[in-house]
Amino acid sequence: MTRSVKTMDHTQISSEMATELSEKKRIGILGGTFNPPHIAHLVMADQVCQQLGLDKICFMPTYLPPHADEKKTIAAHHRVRMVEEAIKENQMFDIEKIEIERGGKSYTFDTMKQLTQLHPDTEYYFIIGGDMVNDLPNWYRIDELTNLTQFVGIRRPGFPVESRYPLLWVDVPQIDVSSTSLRNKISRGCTVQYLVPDAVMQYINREGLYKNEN
Ligand SMILES: Nc1ncnc2c1ncn2[C@@H]1O[C@H](COP(=O)(O)OP(=O)(O)OP(=O)(O)O)[C@@H](O)[C@H]1O
Ligand SMILES: O=C(O)c1ccc[n+]([C@@H]2O[C@H](COP(=O)([O-])O)[C@@H](O)[C@H]2O)c1
Repeated sequence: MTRSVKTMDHTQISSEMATELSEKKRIGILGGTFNPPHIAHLVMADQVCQQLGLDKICFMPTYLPPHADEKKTIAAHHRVRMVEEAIKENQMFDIEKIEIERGGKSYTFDTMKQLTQLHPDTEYYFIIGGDMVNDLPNWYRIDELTNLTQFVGIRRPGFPVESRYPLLWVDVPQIDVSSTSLRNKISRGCTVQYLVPDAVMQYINREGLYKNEN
């Protein structure tokens, strides 16, 4: 059965592509450091899931972010626990721990190669914020990666919506929250209530995370 997939005002998947896709499981992957996970992650995952009619969204924490030199992160087990807390109330959300289990630098090409080999019945949609799109040319084996997964771009305030790579752009209410801003707030003793799910805030408080940064 041909499925009509309307993604946003001006992007539409062709009916041939939709037919082919509808025969496979369709899973969105939201890769991230999740240091910590916040409401913008949840909103973008939910919107992409609903707008593209995906079967589920897997939140995929990195073990070591590929640009680790530039990005200090707390231990992976804390980030995994926070993601689990953040997604626990949504049945369409799941966690993919393949990068945590593999260890080392979490290059997306390695991950998607592994996932597509393990699950040939699945079509993957790799979700990225608009802030990452400009950086795609620097990703490890990016040309091959675009053959393994369909990238989905999310508009983010202040970032362009163009790329030389094939992206599906999805309109999501823009939420100007980042993990960096939350870490800064917590280290200054400011509240992050409503910016992260309650369960994540409780975990951060219980474990005393981000208090001594900067
Ligand atoms: N407010 C946002 N709007 C749109 N996309 C976002 C937003 N916050 C994060 N993303 C996207 O979510 C994915 C995972 O992000 P990540 O875990 O690095 O969070 P972050 O808030 O960007 O973190 P940091 O501030 O530490 O860089 C990335 O593709 C990122 O671009
Ligand atoms: O593979 C790469 O070269 C690459 C470079 C930058 C980012 N990524 C992936 O993009 C996702 C978001 O990264 P980050 O650093 O914003 O958390 C995460 O899954 C990273 O592994 C991947």
